Amino acid sequence: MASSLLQKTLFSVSRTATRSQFRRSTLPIVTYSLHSRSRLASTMAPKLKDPSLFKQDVCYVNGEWVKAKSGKTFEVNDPATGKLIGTCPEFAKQDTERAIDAAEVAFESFRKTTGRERSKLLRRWYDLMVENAEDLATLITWENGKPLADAKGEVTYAANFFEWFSEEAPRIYGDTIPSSTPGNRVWTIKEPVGVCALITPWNFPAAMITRKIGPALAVGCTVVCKTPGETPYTSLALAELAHRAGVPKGVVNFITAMANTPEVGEVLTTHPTIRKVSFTGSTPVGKLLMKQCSSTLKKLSLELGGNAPFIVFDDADVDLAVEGAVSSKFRSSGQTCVCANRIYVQNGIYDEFAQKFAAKVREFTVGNGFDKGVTHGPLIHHRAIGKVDQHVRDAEQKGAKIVVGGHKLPDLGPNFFQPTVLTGMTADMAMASEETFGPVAGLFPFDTEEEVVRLANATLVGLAGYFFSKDLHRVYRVAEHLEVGMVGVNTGLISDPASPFGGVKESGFGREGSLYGIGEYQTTKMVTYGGMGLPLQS
Ligand SMILES: NC(=O)c1ccc[n+]([C@@H]2O[C@H](COP(=O)([O-])OP(=O)(O)OC[C@H]3O[C@@H](n4cnc5c(N)ncnc54)[C@H](O)[C@@H]3O)[C@@H](O)[C@H]2O)c1
Ligand SMILES: O=CCCC(=O)O
Repeated sequence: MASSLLQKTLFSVSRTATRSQFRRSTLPIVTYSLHSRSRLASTMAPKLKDPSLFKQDVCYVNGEWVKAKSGKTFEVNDPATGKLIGTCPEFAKQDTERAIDAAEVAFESFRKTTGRERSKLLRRWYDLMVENAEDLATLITWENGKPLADAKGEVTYAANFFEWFSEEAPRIYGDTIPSSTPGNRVWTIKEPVGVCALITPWNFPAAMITRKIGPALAVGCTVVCKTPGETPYTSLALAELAHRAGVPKGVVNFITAMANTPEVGEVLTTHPTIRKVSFTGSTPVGKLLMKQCSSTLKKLSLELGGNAPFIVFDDADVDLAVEGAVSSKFRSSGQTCVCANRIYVQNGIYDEFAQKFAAKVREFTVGNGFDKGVTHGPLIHHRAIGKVDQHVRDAEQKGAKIVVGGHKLPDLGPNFFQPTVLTGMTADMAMASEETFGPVAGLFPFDTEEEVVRLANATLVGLAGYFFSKDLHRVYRVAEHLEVGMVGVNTGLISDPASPFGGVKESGFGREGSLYGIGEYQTTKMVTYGGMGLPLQS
């Protein structure tokens, strides 16, 4: 899908939000400093067109639906209503080993398939995701809380990783290398690394999984995917679609755990059969997994937390910068790793930017993601609410001004927080150095380019960074000086299956998506063929 179309589907809600203020102003509204919907009929369980996509109490191992050996399960709750969605198997060590064994057996034959065969499998899986997009989106909204339009955007984004890597699968080339020794011939073979463990977070219940499985399968790896306890049902629906697509048994295995997560994680990171671990999640967990992987020296990709600077220079197009900040900061209610976390605005346009930005945020409507007109759903759980509230209180106490929002929305449910705008932010506030992962935008004033680049880089992490400027020299300079893995210039939207996604510093290493995503699942074997003699004499 062309990137502009992709971005439209990914971020449709923010755009609708800015267009439909008048229409929404006629809806029943509980008035805060912005719109919030009262509890509506959406507390009823949603219906799927194909109910067989909702898999309860089972995981997908070796092509079969299985329970945990212990029979234990854990509960999954709707973050918007707090109601029980269902239960899922609490996998433990033995269950996990069984999945690894299945992937090991499957690897022996799957590695020998052609790129074209693997391409067709991924393409069939992609087609099934597109056919079942509505149900997948329903599951995402139900267990993650994001508004349905955002969930549909995520399904498109997620499916596009399968499309992209289905196109890469038949085009995996090695190299021929001119040798330093006369008579030697040297070439490389790209081989699948082996059985991979994939561990993903709840904020993109579909896309974080397909971004890993796509390249893994494209090159001939088999996988055990440990999905997040908060959002397991989307992944289990993906497993069902893999089954229907004809993915051979054992090639993809989906396992779930909540209380046993550390136990399962330890098996996945220490088992000698696992040759690669790809993890997306927080930096502390990433560090733990890396330590555990060291015992067997696994190949690793770590996509970890961010603290994205978003810089608006005096010479920027202010309206464009406001639009970019809204979509970067408030996508998934601020719960994405590439969300703007520190918004730096140069003093010459600070007031204008703050006023226009706050006006856009006041247009949001908070509520249950299934309700019409809702632009922003709940956060994932009470811990997320606690962190957001603590960051706002900390900033307020240290002198920031709350311009929009600033408070929990208990009338909607325990996991709702008002989209919030703070001005007068300073470097001593928690938001300057910690990822908020919630719907709070703090505006930091600055004077010079040198100062803001220093501030932007004054963090241990480096995932995404954004800036707005019309000065081409500055564009090159600042893009080259930001210590991040991804830069958005004059845009707040950078995610695209065709672009390499990943960070530097404590945001991890490795790249997902794009041509570079393929290499993460391969090893390069070098072959030297000696004694070839000298070239033909004429
Ligand atoms: N860089 C990226 O691409 C990216 C993408 C999404 C989220 N994130 C980051 O993830 C964080 C939010 O997600 P989260 O709260 O779910 O993170 P988290 O690290 O708590 O959890 C992520 C996943 O790891 C699992 N996990 C937790 N402890 C584990 C252990 N000991 N062994 C094995 N697995 C374990 C969880 O069950 C979940 O599946 C944020 O910091 C965000 O920036 C990064
Ligand atoms: O949250 C992290 C991933 C978000 C994205 O892929 O744009």
